[in-house]
Amino acid sequence: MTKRSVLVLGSTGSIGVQALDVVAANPDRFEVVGVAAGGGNPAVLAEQAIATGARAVAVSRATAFEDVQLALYAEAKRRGYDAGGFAMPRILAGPDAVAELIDTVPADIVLNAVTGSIGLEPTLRALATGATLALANKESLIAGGPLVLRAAKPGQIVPVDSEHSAIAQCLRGGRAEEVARLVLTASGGPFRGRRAEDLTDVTVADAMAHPTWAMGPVITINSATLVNKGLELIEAHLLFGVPYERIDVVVHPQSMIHSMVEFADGSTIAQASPPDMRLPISLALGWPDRVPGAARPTRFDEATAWTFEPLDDDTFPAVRLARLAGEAGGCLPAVYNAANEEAVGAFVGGHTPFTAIVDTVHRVLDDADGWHGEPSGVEEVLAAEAWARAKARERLGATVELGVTERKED
Ligand SMILES: NC(=O)C1=CN([C@@H]2O[C@H](COP(=O)(O)OP(=O)(O)OC[C@H]3O[C@@H](n4cnc5c(N)ncnc54)[C@H](OP(=O)(O)O)[C@@H]3O)[C@@H](O)[C@H]2O)C=CC1
Ligand SMILES: CC(=O)[C@@H](O)[C@H](O)COP(=O)(O)O
Ligand SMILES: [Mn+2]
Repeated sequence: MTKRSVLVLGSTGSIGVQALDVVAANPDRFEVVGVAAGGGNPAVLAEQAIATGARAVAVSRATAFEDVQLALYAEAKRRGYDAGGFAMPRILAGPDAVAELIDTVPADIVLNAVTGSIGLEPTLRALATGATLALANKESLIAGGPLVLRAAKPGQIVPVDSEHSAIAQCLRGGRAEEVARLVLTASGGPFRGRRAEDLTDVTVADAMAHPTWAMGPVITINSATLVNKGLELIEAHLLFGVPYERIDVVVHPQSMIHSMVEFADGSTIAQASPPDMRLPISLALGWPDRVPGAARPTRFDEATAWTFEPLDDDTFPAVRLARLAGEAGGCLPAVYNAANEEAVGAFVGGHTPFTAIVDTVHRVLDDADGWHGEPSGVEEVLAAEAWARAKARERLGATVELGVTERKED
């Protein structure tokens, strides 16, 4: 078995940490050659770099260079390494550091587990090197859309997202013309069963209480609004080339079935496993091979029930909006995502109510007539995003003021 070298982008996050666990548990299969993060946690990043033997470490925050350097020395000292017998990893810092890491440290696989559409450039850089792109950062695919697809060779992108990993598994050995529908499962989030009017006062802590998955903050809030499922609808269309009218979403609160494919003869194949991202991460790194023991299997010796229910589209319109944005194409998926990123930031910062998140996405999309055309290049995607973020901030400002006025009247 040849060992695969891996660059882990977003190594300090939820997916990044689990990916490093998978690599550490399988030293005969994988080795980490570089790690990258934003710079928010230099001590963790330094510990990861030294523990994995990474050749280089990248941080996007330019001022983090010294923090990472000090943390690397402290970690080496803590381990009792002396300067003579130990090669300190190279440090790259600044807005271009992740791109430089990808360009200068060759790897078989680039795992993009950065959060947000800031991951677009790393996605395109990784594809340009010819490495396999293990894609957790769905936002880069949604924002870049056709640009990312054009940059990728067939099979070069392997999904990490649990639903898309499930679909990829269900499609193995099948033929495209036999596929009738894709069915994405959604947990329904922490507010499943509530009505829209019950959501006005929910707190960040309420929205962070995901029923089945422990994940980073942005995707957790996106699960609560169902924007995550909206993004995943667009992701499924782009990855598997199935038209939107043949992709459904069903609520499955137990998160045991990660998605399904219905075939032309009426057969449905579903992929099931307890919710644990180490399974799709290991499969993406090992693709097409499975990594034995990657995660706990499903148990059928205990009484259990797996249930399915339709999505309440009135309370959670995010999937319907994503469908409209995806069908319209052009830069609208980028607009959908960028407006959401701004609104989530405002909600987490305590500046706007939960219900303003999807409302803002809706209103920004309503004004986005100018962004229907196919982007000619990355600059146009970035321009669409900048427009959407500014528009969202304008709208969110109005929401905050309205909230204050309403409270005064109470
Ligand atoms: N968590 C999960 O189970 C799943 C996640 N995903 C997707 O995977 C991606 C990562 O999610 P998750 O791990 O939960 O997120 P986290 O918030 O836990 O981690 C994000 C990581 O990205 C890094 N980062 C942030 N900004 C930058 C930047 N500008 N340059 C380089 N690195 C940066 C962070 O570094 P720092 O610590 O320094 O800020 C951190 O390492 C998202 O796209 C998400 O949608 C998909 C399916 C499941
Ligand atoms: C683990 C994973 O892939 C997440 O995207 C997860 O699916 C979120 O759960 P929701 O179904 O609540 O969005
Ligand atoms: Mn998912």
